[in-house]
Amino acid sequence: MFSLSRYLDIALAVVAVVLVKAVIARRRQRAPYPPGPKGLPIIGNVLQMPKEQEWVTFARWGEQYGDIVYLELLGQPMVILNSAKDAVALLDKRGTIYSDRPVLTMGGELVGWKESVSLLPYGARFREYRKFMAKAIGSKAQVERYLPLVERETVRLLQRMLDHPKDVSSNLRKTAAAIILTFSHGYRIREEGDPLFKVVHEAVEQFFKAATPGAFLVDVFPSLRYLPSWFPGTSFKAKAKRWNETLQKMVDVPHEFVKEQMAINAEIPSFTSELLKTETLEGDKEHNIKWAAASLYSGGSDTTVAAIHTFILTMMLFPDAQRRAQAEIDSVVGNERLPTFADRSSMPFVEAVYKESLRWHSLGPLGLPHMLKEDDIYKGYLLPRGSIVIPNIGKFLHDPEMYPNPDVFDPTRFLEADGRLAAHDPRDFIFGFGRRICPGLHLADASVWAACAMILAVFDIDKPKGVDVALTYTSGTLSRPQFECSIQPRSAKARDLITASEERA
Ligand code: HEM
Repeated sequence: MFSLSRYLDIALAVVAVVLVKAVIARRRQRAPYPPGPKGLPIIGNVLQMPKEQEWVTFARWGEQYGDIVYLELLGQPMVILNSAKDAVALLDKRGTIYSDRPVLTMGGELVGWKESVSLLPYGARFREYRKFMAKAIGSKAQVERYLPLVERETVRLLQRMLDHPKDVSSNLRKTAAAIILTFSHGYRIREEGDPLFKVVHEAVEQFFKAATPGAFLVDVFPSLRYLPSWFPGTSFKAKAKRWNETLQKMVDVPHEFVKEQMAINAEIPSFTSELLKTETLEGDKEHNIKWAAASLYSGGSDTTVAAIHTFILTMMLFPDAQRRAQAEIDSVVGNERLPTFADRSSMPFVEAVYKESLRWHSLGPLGLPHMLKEDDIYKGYLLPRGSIVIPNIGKFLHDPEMYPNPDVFDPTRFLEADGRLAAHDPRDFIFGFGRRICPGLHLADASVWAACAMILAVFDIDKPKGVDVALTYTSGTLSRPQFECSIQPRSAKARDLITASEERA
């Protein structure tokens, strides 16, 4: 039998719970949403959403309404963070509740990318993928193992640029694929007609198409997915099926390749082979290894390409910076060999040019969206559970308080001079935040820096003669520059150096 005091304890506990709930509910009622542009009933801000250069409109709203902007799209709350401090305070410091991802019906659910780390909900499987990645490339020290691979493949890039100077994107894509697939699966791509390269490239292109905001109505009205395939307007279902087949190949083919190579002891050590050897393959383990490895290519290929391409663009547009960086390379490295990672710390201007090109044009201006798992109160505002939270990285990189004259390409802002501190490192922003921060950031940093330094050492990048430069950027998650340029070896000696280095590599 319960004693009276036991009943009292229970009653008190119930009262306490009710009171706490009431306080939370009252706080919730009292706290307003952050300000933002006024929307229409039901559809909210849908009609005000920009179609391109979204970050610029979001930054303008930030000036109008305050750094934290609240929007609603057909009832879906969205919070834009226009200040890096708020992004750190929420996405980094309150990472336990800010690390989910929104559901993408077309790309994630129907095509199947929801198994890749970028779209995986925050939970046990996600943590396992990230643990695998952290073990392999989670720190600068771990990535040191892969620096010889990066150097060798970057030398091959120079040879490709020499042989096919007009195919800039294709040259860069092959290089990114060669680095990532060797690291992830010990797979060496063939220079021409590599079947796996074709599949992984196709799958990633299809992902970008599937994930383009507004491209598929089923992302706005998810229940459309349940309509039968013969129903008018459901051609997205057949497309999703085709794209799913490419994705499955992208995930399965390289994984099976590693297993076949391991069976005959012929594998090149890789992310996948190491995990297959060291993990106990129970439950979902092998599935998780396979998808974590595939996520590396999809996360790392086009981003690295866009970063190096943007660098080439800035060198074409700002020849003075190009010449000064080349002069620094010549003075440190000479012209008998190519720069290596060992030279990195001796070339502060090259480092500054590299950072300024990452800052000047933001290749992922809105990062990837985070999703808030619980109601949160911040700076007196209610950020409701289920909000899509977007760090406006493009704005952070053009914040005049951190980067005076932000539209000017000025590498010297990253040099310390006369007691002036160097500007904030853009790498603290471009790789995202919190528990979702880019797991490949150290490998990306090495790959992009090596390309910048080696390209400058042997090539001159100029505007094409007699052609007006037409510069456009792709819109969507990745802002890739599209332009023509002239890439020529700096001298006959530079040409010989490329060929001799390629033969050694
Ligand atoms: C310059 C090159 C790169 C840039 C600018 C970049 C940037 C980013 C950003 C902004 C995110 C989202 C972070 C967030 O949600 O807050 C991300 C995620 C990711 N990146 Fe990178 N990245 C680059 C290269 C790479 C490389 C080389 C790899 C792999 C080798 C990689 C793998 C990934 C993966 C797997 C994710 C998803 C992480 C998750 O959702 O938890 N990235 N990256």
